[in-house]
Amino acid sequence: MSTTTTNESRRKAPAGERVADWADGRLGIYGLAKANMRKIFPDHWSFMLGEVALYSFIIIILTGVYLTLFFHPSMNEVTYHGSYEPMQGIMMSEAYASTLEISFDVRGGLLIRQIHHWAALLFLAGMFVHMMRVFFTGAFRKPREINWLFGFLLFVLGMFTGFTGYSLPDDLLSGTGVRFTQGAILSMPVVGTYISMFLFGGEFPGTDFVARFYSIHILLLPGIMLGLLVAHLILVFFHKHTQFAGPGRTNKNVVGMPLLPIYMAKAGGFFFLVFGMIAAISAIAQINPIWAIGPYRADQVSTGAQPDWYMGFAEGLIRFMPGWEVNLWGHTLVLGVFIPLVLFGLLLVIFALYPFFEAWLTGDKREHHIADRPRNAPTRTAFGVAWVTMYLIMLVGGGNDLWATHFHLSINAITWFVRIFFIVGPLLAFIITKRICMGLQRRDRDKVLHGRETGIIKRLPHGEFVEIHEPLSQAKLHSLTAHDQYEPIEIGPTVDENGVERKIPLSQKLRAKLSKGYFGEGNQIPKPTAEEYREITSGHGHH
Ligand code: HEM
Ligand code: HEM
Repeated sequence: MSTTTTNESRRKAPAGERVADWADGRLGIYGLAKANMRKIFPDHWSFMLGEVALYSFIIIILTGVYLTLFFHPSMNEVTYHGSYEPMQGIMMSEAYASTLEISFDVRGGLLIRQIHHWAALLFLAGMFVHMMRVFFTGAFRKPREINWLFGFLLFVLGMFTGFTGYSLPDDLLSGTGVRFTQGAILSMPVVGTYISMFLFGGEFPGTDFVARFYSIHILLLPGIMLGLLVAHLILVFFHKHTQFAGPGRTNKNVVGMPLLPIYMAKAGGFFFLVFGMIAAISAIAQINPIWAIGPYRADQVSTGAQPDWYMGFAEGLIRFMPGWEVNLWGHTLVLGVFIPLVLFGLLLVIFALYPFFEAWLTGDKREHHIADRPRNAPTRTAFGVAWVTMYLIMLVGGGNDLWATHFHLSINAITWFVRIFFIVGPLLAFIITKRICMGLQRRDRDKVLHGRETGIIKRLPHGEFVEIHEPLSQAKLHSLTAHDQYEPIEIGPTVDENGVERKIPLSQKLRAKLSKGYFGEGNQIPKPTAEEYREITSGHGHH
């Protein structure tokens, strides 16, 4: 009897529900969907930057698959007989010839190649800006440190995926880039020659590297990245997204809109916007015209050789370094290349480990789900701007020849500029940023205590002119004062109660010093207290 009822009710259910029931019986999707589909996400324009990275990555994969259908990852020598006339009869690798074919003979090939390349540039730019957003808002603090590291790995892997990708066509520009990388590998003491021989299957360039870079480019690195990305997004879900301070927003809730339907609709639209933008740029702006550069030959170098932007800072490190070499026990150590190689790693590692440094410095074990305004963490913000400045100066160094030819400057002058500003630039950026942040903090304090300047000037009966200040709303007051301010760490007396000298570890002394630099007097403006506010607004201080 009961079976009949169930059958009847099943027959009545709409088709969609029956399909969903069927799937739920096998995958348990109801529970999963119920828990996540109405998940609330906070809104802010800067939370869109991770999405830009996500959508450009999807576009890269889609276009990359199309390219694999026509690209031949082989260094076999062939004679060109395709439709690009100026190259007729020229010897080249199959990789180069097939990229020419994609560009001139495959339907839509050139557009897809250009979309793949432009999307790669945007992907790394999106990641970079997203990373800086996370940094400046302190969204890397507990519990998001691991997700910061996942993200950072994505950034580094993205750089190398891009590098292996633009090396595939085996043109003179990319070949020069591969030669540059081989030089950097060779500069490593002891292991350099072995790694180079292993990577290239013998002497450079050999006949293997395109095929090897190909598996690395289309399988190994994107595979790892896809895994990391899924983990990254699961963690964003799991931790919940950070939100900026505001009324009703606490460290324990999220105020925003549900994933379905609001964010799904937004995300869908935004995906097509990103795709449309990249497609439009790719249809208009030429990128990597390998036919104008020619096939790679180990005895030639193209002029104006530039890597893609995300590799430019590594190039800059090499270009501004003096060509130092030392001879040790009959072995040449090429410091002019080895030091930049170490700096390249160091520059990245310092930034990747910053969240752990800050956690050690503050000793703060609490979870942080309210994003900082950059001004409220002046030393962190200044450090971030200094890091970006160093990165940008390296980029200038990486394009020293282009700066010289485009602006009629001496290449030596640019090299010296880069050498000096590699140190001075970040220092200046640090000082200036910190001052700006403190200035903005002062302004916030002023606004809270004295209200917003309205620009309306009033003349008092005795002739004095005053500007009318308008009190802030309670919501604004809350947003401007919700942030925590740390106290600098004290190491306490250096002698104990018996007058015996206390042994204070060097790391503690350093921590106290750094803590003063971060949170001590003159390094942050004390936010107004409720008493100060009450005292001023209750009478006299209020204009
Ligand atoms: C393939 C590259 C990446 C993709 C597709 C990606 C995607 C996303 C998305 C969609 C979000 C949520 C929205 C947002 O806050 O923008 C997010 C959050 C986050 N991402 Fe990424 N990301 C990538 C790389 C990175 C990098 C390079 C870092 C840092 C080094 C990073 C660190 C974080 C952190 C810490 C969050 C949580 C932020 C918060 O809750 O405020 N991500 N990511
Ligand atoms: C983060 C991921 C990726 C990045 C940053 C990236 C970047 C690049 C770049 C810059 C090029 C040079 C394009 C040119 O010729 O101007 C390239 C080539 C290529 N990529 Fe990718 N790519 C990625 C993932 C993939 C994936 C997943 C596939 C395949 C499934 C793929 C397949 C190819 C192929 C076949 C080429 C050679 C054809 C050509 O140069 O036009 N890529 N890639």
